[in-house]
Amino acid sequence: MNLLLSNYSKEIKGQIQITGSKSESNRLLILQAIYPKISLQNLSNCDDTKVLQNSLKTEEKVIDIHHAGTAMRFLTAYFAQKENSEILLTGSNRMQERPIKILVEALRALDAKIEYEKEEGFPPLKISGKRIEKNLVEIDATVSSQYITALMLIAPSLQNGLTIQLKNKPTSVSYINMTLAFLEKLNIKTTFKENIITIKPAKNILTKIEIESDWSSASYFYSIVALSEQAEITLSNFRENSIQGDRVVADYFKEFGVETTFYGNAIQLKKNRTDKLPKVFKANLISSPDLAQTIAVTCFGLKIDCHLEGLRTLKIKETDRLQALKNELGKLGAKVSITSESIYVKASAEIKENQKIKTYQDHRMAMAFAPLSMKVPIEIEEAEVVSKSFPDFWQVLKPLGFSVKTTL
Ligand SMILES: O=C(O)C1=C[C@@H](OP(=O)(O)O)[C@@H](O)[C@H](O)C1
Ligand SMILES: C=C(OP(=O)(O)O)C(=O)O
Repeated sequence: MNLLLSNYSKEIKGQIQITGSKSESNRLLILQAIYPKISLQNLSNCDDTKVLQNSLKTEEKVIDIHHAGTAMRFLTAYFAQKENSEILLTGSNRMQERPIKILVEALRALDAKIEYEKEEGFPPLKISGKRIEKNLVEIDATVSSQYITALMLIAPSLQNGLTIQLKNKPTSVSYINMTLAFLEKLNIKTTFKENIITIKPAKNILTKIEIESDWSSASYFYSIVALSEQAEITLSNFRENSIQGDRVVADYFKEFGVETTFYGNAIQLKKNRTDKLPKVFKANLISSPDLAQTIAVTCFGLKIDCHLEGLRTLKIKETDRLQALKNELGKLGAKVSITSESIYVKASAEIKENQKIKTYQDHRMAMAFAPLSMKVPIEIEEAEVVSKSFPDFWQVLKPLGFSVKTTL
């Protein structure tokens, strides 16, 4: 399905309910599988959460988690410690190109039994669950924080808890902190000091948790407000003291004239037209990589030079996101240069109209480019990809004045 988008509204107003955070939901589903007395509210309705939920319930021996990185990584650790389980964990073609060796090696060092079904270092994995008694592991922290979260989520269920020694400076550390925050909420004793995480064993956890809505999804509405003449959008179920690292979007977008007001359990985003836009925007997104596409595209739409660093994980996500940004912003007339961990988008005077934006099976490519249709009509290819994290995305754009037409 391709969608042709445009929005000529002078003023954008609306109230939107974004589904629960995918990262929070997927952590809590694993913890709930271990501690069934945990009850959850505002679980995400996205594909990545549904696939994880079904995988935890199924009796099937082959589990296909499609494109869901968190499900792949978290379930690898979960099934490795689940005694007597024998499963083959697989995913989409892209998932079979996303590395998992670092996590498999760490679990093997704890005596887990995991074999590669096809290529060494990549899914699918044959996992034979067994009781894990060792309680000390070392892991390279530079490639994906999801490997570390996977170990942290099973740690309290291990007989002796777990000490995780992180090698090198961790990437996406805000996601490690999110996992720690949940363990602490469940009264599990943890510490995280000088690259060493310790987690004590725990039993009988009974708690009700309300999942906050998804800040990465909220970022697309920040972009809409930033690119508008005038806008006021309310998003419900967000907290000022969020445990999601992408909450930092509120700080970044201040520079683009977007004011955030927290009240009750909602946020209001408002365009502040008196703010002067910067000529250049620079940020290191090592702790919030999922904001890279939103920010790069917003800067392009606002004609601001954009220099983003700390992005070395982007090439192993749903697609090589740096290359995808270069290709698609290039079509719109941008001059873009990339390295293995950064992107530079030069401000350009014009945005080319009616370009077809490829999405490369990456939900964030579709959602990040959509707000640009407030400047020029654009077409988003394979727009259904948004269901990975935000199935209602196209629906909620309509009341904000977007024309969303199927072309294919
Ligand atoms: O733990 C999580 O929920 C996530 C961690 C991040 O991945 P990396 O740690 O691989 O950067 C992020 O990009 C992903 O969307 C979700
Ligand atoms: C990278 C992402 O997801 P995952 O790694 O869980 O597939 C994402 O949602 O941007």
